Amino acid sequence: MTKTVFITGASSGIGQACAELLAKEGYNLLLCARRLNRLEKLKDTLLATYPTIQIHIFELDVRDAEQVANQIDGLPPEWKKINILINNAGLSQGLDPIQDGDIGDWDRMIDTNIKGLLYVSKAVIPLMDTENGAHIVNLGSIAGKEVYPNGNVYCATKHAVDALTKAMRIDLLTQGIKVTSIDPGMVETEFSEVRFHGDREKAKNVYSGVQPLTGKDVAETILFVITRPAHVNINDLLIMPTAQATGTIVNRK
Ligand SMILES: NC(=O)C1=CN([C@@H]2O[C@H](COP(=O)(O)OP(=O)(O)OC[C@H]3O[C@@H](n4cnc5c(N)ncnc54)[C@H](OP(=O)(O)O)[C@@H]3O)[C@@H](O)[C@H]2O)C=CC1
Ligand SMILES: CC(=O)[C@H](N)C(=O)O
Repeated sequence: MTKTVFITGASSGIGQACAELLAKEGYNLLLCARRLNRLEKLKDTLLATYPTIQIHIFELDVRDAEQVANQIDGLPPEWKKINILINNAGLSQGLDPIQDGDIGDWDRMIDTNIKGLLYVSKAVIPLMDTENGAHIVNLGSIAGKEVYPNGNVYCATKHAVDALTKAMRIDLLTQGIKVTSIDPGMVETEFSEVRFHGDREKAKNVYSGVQPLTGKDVAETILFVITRPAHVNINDLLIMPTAQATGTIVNRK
């Protein structure tokens, strides 16, 4: 049976890398993000390479509770059986001491990383194919395990994801839905560009002198997690570049 994976935030970085790898592995893909043009290109490229899989894309802002409920409720019937949900959409905005933080940045992080994950999960859980294997993978972070200077609100949102992952595992236990948290350290994606509001130079500096993880490294880890036998669940997996010891201690050459 071909399994269906729903990936939020598939237009870039880790989400896009998951779509690319899981397409190669023969999964059917349900992909969403705000930038539909990017998803259209991704869909065309993947179908040209893997013509036997099915891909359905749609525009979604996970912060909008009504839109999330309507879009997922309105999915074509053949897309209403989901095996794997990858709650990946997320962002960091700003890197300032809390007393200098921007309220708009705080709202965007809390609304996307916590509330968005909740809205999507609530809409998707009733559609999960518990008879053939159902699994929720939440993108946490090293920032959900420790707090680093100026990381304040981003770290708080990822600590919340950590708590929600544990809570989901308890609440969904009797339905047999696996729940996993993937917690990466430094991954070179558009993450830092978004954090620094489009300042590419500043974003590039985050990775100077170090070999960060790639989206593909994280996608391969997710593939490992979702292909364990039915009786095995990886609860929590922290993945860092070899050159990174903690959120901020990095061996730069
Ligand atoms: N890169 C890193 O170092 C780390 C990243 N993470 C986490 O991994 C996840 C993916 O980030 P990463 O790939 O690095 O970053 P990117 O910025 O490259 O990708 C983020 C994705 O999230 C989507 N997204 C953001 N806001 C929304 C929204 N409101 N509604 C729908 N989709 C949204 C974006 O799509 P669009 O803009 O088109 O909507 C994009 O596809 C995040 O949860 C992040 O916190 C965790 C640890 C480390
Ligand atoms: C510290 C990290 O590795 C992570 N990318 C983050 O910025 O939180």
